[in-house]
Amino acid sequence: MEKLSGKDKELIRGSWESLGKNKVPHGVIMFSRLFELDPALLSLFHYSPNCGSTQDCLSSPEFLEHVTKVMLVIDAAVSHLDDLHSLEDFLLNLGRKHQAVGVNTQSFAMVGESLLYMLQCSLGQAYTAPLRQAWLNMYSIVVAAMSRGWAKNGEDKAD
Ligand code: HEM
Repeated sequence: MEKLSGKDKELIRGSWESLGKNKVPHGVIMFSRLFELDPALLSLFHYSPNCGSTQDCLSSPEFLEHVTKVMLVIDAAVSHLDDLHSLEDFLLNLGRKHQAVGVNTQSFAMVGESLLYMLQCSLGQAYTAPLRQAWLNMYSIVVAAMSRGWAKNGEDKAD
């Protein structure tokens, strides 16, 4: 597992301090962006036929629950910046679960883009190139572990 620089950690912690206190609204900005980039992802949530528009979906309790889960994973990563490897088993398993529900690994990258979009909207002037890169570095570590679990699940099924 890759490591983050001291500067990366400082930038991530500093910016998450306020965002992390308001996870759900920030998560909703992220997922609104994600479904704008790839509306087909909406159908992977088995509860999506129950809602009319994307915005209706995003305000439904089931979606808000997933948004909350995603934000808690990000929160866990920010809390473990010094030992991200301790999340390895959890992230492998999470990747496996997403393989099972039909999410592909390219979509994880799209969540990353949406995360950066949310940071840009929320942080304004504080969204600098080094901060963007720091978040990208952390998110890439998380996604790399999820993708390993995703691939492992695919292999197990092919056996
Ligand atoms: C690429 C877009 C994604 C889609 C379409 C997606 C879809 C899903 C679906 C359908 C489930 C199962 C139903 C549910 O719990 O709502 C799920 C569970 C979950 N997702 Fe995602 N997901 C995505 C990305 C992510 C990312 C990037 C994270 C974290 C960084 C994440 C974290 C979780 C967690 C923690 C669960 C619960 C797993 C469990 O039951 O133990 N998801 N996701």
